Amino acid sequence: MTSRRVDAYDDYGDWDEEDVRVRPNPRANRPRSKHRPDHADAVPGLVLTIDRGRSTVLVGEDSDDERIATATRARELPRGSIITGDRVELVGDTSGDAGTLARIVRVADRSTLLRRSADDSDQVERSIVANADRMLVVAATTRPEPRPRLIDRYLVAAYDAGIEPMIVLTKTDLEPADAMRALVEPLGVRVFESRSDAPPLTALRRALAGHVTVMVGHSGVGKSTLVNALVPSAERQTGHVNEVTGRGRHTSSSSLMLRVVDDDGRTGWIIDTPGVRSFGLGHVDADHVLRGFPDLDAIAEECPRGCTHRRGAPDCELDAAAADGRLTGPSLARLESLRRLFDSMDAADEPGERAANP
Ligand SMILES: Nc1nc2c(ncn2[C@@H]2O[C@H](COP(=O)(O)OP(=O)(O)OP(=O)(O)O)[C@@H](O)[C@H]2O)c(=O)[nH]1
Ligand SMILES: [Zn+2]
Repeated sequence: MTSRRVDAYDDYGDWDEEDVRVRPNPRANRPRSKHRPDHADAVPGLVLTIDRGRSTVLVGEDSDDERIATATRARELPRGSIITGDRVELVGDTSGDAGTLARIVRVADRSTLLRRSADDSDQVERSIVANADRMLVVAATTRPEPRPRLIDRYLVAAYDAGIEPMIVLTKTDLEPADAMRALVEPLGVRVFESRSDAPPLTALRRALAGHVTVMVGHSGVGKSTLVNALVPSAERQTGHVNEVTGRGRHTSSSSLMLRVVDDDGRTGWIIDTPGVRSFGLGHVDADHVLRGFPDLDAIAEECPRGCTHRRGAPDCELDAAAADGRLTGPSLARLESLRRLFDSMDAADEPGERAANP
């Protein structure tokens, strides 16, 4: 069998409906069964992206017969139950040959789920990606102006979901990264600096190897530029920041999972998400966020039941620890930063950016 290892998604995005053979009224003679089919012959796959109900699924990952299949959702699966990053099982034609269509019949339990709540600028709760264990927050040092509150909200969403955040500060050719570094370093978040004429590809690829990393950042911060450098075959469309407003256009429209290979040949996955306008955190639980800070979490076990751990929460053990010297230096700075994250949860989201696409 010939190797069809997928290094580039050459045909990503150009399936027409006409390519797909559809039998006329396929259900007409099928006996109705009360039992769901067992699908013992289903094969595993990884959902790389979804577009208008069609999933692009990697089948035979890392084998000689690795291939990309297009798949629909089985009727028994609810609408919206498949998202980028899902591990699924497929039946039907999983050859990936032109014009074929497979069917997703099962979605595996997820190790993590990154989602955002409905909020003022988006009325619907959205699941963003499944099974990511890392988040790469992309933030520009300038053009567009940094939005520290939004960065804090990404971090909260990551900690809440049990995802380890990292941050890359872009456009350091235009503005030094020091001020933004100071904002996130006390949290213990790993920081990379990037300028498009010299992106830190070796370090970033090494950090991505062996992980599934979801990349987030608001429009125009340089996500596509970075992905194109990390994954030379990606060819994500880059936008142009408006010289006057410093804002980017929303040029990417759906989440896409791409394979990254480091200098030692180790692979990882990066998921490029479209520029988000807002990040509703209504679903977030402070105790989940605390789990991202094991030192503080251990202290908070002594808190009164139902403690919110916010500034001024009555008898919060974190305050007691700050007062009696259990928390000093870097851990005290971490507490201060954690409280700032809680503030970002409680505040209304920033006004939504104007988006070119919904
Ligand atoms: N000077 C400078 N410009 C950059 C850098 N990185 C990206 N840009 C420019 O910033 C603009 C926006 O970059 P994109 O990569 O399209 O940003 P994005 O985050 O993908 O934006 P959306 O697709 O709208 O979410 C483009 O004109 C890039 O050329 C950088 O490090 N330095
Ligand atoms: Zn507390």
